[in-house]
Amino acid sequence: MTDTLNKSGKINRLVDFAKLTDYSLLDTLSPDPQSTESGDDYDPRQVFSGHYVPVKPTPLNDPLYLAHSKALFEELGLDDALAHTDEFVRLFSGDMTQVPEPMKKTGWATGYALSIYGTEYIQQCPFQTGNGYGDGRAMSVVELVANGKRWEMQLKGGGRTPYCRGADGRAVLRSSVREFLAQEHMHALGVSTSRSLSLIMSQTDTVERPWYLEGSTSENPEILVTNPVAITTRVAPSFLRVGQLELFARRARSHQHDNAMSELKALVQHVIKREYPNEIAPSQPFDKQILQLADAFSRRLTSLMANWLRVGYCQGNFNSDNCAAGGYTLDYGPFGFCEKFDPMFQPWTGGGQHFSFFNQPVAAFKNFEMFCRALAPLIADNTGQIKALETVLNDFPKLVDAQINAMWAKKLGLAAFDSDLVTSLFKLMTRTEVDYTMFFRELSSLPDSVSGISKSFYKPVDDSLSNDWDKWLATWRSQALNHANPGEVSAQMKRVNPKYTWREWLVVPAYQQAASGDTTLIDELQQVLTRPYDEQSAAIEQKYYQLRPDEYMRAGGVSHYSCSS
Ligand SMILES: Nc1ncnc2c1ncn2[C@@H]1O[C@H](COP(=O)(O)OP(=O)(O)OP(=O)(O)O)[C@@H](O)[C@H]1O
Ligand SMILES: [Mg+2]
Repeated sequence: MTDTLNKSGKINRLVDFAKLTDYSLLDTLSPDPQSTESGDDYDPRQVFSGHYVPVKPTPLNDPLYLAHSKALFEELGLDDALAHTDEFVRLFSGDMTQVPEPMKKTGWATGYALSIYGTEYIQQCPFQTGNGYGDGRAMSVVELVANGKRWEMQLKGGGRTPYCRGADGRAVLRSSVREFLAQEHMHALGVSTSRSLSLIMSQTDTVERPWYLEGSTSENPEILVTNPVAITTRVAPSFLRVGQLELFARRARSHQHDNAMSELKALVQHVIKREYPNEIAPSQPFDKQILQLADAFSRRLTSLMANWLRVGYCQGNFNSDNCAAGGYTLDYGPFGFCEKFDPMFQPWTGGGQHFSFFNQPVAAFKNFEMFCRALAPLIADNTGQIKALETVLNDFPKLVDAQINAMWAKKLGLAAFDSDLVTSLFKLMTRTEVDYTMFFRELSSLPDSVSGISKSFYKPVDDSLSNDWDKWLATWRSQALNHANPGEVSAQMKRVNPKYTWREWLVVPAYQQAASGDTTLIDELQQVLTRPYDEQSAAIEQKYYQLRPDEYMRAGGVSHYSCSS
């Protein structure tokens, strides 16, 4: 043990954290040739080429530490004490001026393209070219290797970049608390996701956002509310998005500049190294790697869809720029978790039904199609490979169905998927108005009559519905219990059906309380949501294992929101 580490062998000073940095993959990419070394690059402008723009974050004034993820710190070998040091708070509130060597003193933002449900858009770019769209307020600050794994760390709300489109580059406390808590909740649920490092707010900087009046049931916000700003730092193997590959492919397809094709190729090689190092060997012919990449991504994305449905997660705005090329969950802005079961659940009023809960696998297919379309220019001369890529694309719906069916079987403790049983269950769940999470958790105790699941019902059931449930339960039990003993079936079901889930109405008080620097509720939610399958205490059960109260059913900012930033 050296003097750089504390007794437990964990890193507790930023100067030692800095020694983990390893920019060897970032440095294989090319910066925007028009960028400045200082990274003072804050006005909207077109970025025509290069993979990233060096940009210095804009520090928060009077930063205040609110929270960090103990689980991620543990994985990275960081001591919890590090999160409370001035150096750590300074860096992760956006001040890179004093970072220790060999850390770079600027961060970087990337451009990306946007496709919505399989249609390419450039309208969201202020120049109407697509060259001004990308990380408008997200910027990465470090690439490092910890315990043998490579990670990138990215500030969200770190200030303006050339892609800010005239906006302020900030994220409000509300959305930062949500992203911070949700990422670690998803990880604990066993769903692939970007992770949370830290959450820091400004005690003085504020921005205005449209929001709802107290108690409002309006669809759209009625007032502008002044919010404290915050930065949550998220962590992932990379932040490469489908949209980013699309940007470079669009340029290559239309020969926008001489390096367009080679920049696309370098980016695809980069995706492989950052996200698929164990699946794809870079020594093979590149054409072959491309097919392996499509295949590996389709496996990850289809598995992700099954997991989103399993835990009741709805992304809300599953555009290609919110679809990570590593197949994990990204951008916790317009998201929500389904409470009262509704296959069309969509908390984000701007999102439309195509991004609703049960339609997400179709939206994923559209994103996968854009991904394949972005790879195609690199193998355009090889008809055989193009055909093979089409096959991978065409197989996606079958693959996603298989993953989802296997997921339902597990959720129900069955040896194999039974379409009739599941379809009749959805009908009953809809007729009854059940709480999605509580229903499956109650079912995991293998009830033989409706009284064993009625805790999850939002309204009383009449005799006829009650009989239908009893019949369904009898059929289901005979199937579930014919392949294993009850104890095993119940235990297996409890491993995939969480007890605790994200309930927005229980998160609202936490971000409201945090505005005055009080993190009691954030700490409590962190505890509850990072052990979602555990029984936890009676007091926690009473508070968090609950149906959504009627007063929040149509509440603006709780049951739905139009602004997520
Ligand atoms: N306040 C802001 N200032 C500058 N750019 C913004 C701001 N809010 C959103 N953007 C940009 O608008 C685009 C669409 O926003 P969206 O809500 O999908 O992303 P986001 O929540 O900022 O971030 P991410 O996808 O990185 O998690 C993104 O490119 C984002 O960077
Ligand atoms: Mg986004």
